[in-house]
Amino acid sequence: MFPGLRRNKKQAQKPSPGVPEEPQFGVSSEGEQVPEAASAAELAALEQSLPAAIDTSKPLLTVTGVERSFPVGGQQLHVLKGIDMSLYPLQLVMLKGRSGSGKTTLLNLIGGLDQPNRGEIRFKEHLFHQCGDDERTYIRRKEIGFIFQSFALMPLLSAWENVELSLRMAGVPRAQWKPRVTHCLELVGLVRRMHHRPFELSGGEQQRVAIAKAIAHKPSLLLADEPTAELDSQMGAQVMNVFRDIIRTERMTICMTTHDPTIMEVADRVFEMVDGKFINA
Ligand SMILES: Nc1ncnc2c1ncn2[C@@H]1O[C@H](COP(=O)(O)OP(=O)(O)OP(=O)(O)O)[C@@H](O)[C@H]1O
Repeated sequence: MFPGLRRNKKQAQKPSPGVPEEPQFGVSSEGEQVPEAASAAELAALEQSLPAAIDTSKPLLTVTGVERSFPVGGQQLHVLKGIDMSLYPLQLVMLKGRSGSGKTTLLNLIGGLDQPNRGEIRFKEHLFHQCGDDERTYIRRKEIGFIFQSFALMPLLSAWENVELSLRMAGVPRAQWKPRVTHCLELVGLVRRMHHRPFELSGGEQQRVAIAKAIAHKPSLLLADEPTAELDSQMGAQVMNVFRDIIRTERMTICMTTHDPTIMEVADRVFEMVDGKFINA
């Protein structure tokens, strides 16, 4: 459905340690590309390279009875009116809904950027609704990645430096920066643009740098607010391909908002929000 991202030569020859390789493709008698069967040794190596097994039956994040209102003009504006949802490991989850329905407000709560007036948000063993600002900031830096519609890159830094910055912010030891930045830029297909600054990149390339930056510190949850809204359909499709690769190789859960029905086709789960409530939860 979506055009595949072309992997560059370096990626094809040198998979990064700990990351399973893409399947190799051969040609069938009908001329179609088909995966070649992996040898027993390759399968064993692949198994060894996979991160520790993740229990996909246990939610990564649980939202229970969450309400959020804001004081506006002396009155309370009730934006979220009782949200229940669970995000499971390795899922691609999408939030859809009309403008103003409350999607970004919910994403901010899930990401620990804001707190609910009522209800509970449990992320792994952390109770976000009870944590103070400092604790939530610490958890965010270690465990959560954010991608915004407007890319949010540092304009004077190169692609490489932008990705490196997030490792520095997360307190990752300096010795790990080079291999991790290289790996993340390879994953989004941008190694050859590593020295470019944001204004020297296309919109789709900037968004892919933003993705590399958001996943560099290996979060278990990646949140994206309309990550394809500024992109044409082909670039949007590339971003979704990258998201699928990230879930498979980096073992993350992705939760994103979108208005685009084509994009929603690749979701594992779609929650539809109407006026601060889910109608299909
Ligand atoms: N800090 C705030 N103070 C007051 N009102 C707010 C605040 N944050 C959000 N709102 C209001 O909450 C409602 C929902 O906003 P939100 O940004 O969550 O919607 P959305 O579904 O993400 O919309 P869009 O698709 O346009 O981004 C809006 O009416 C908005 O004005």
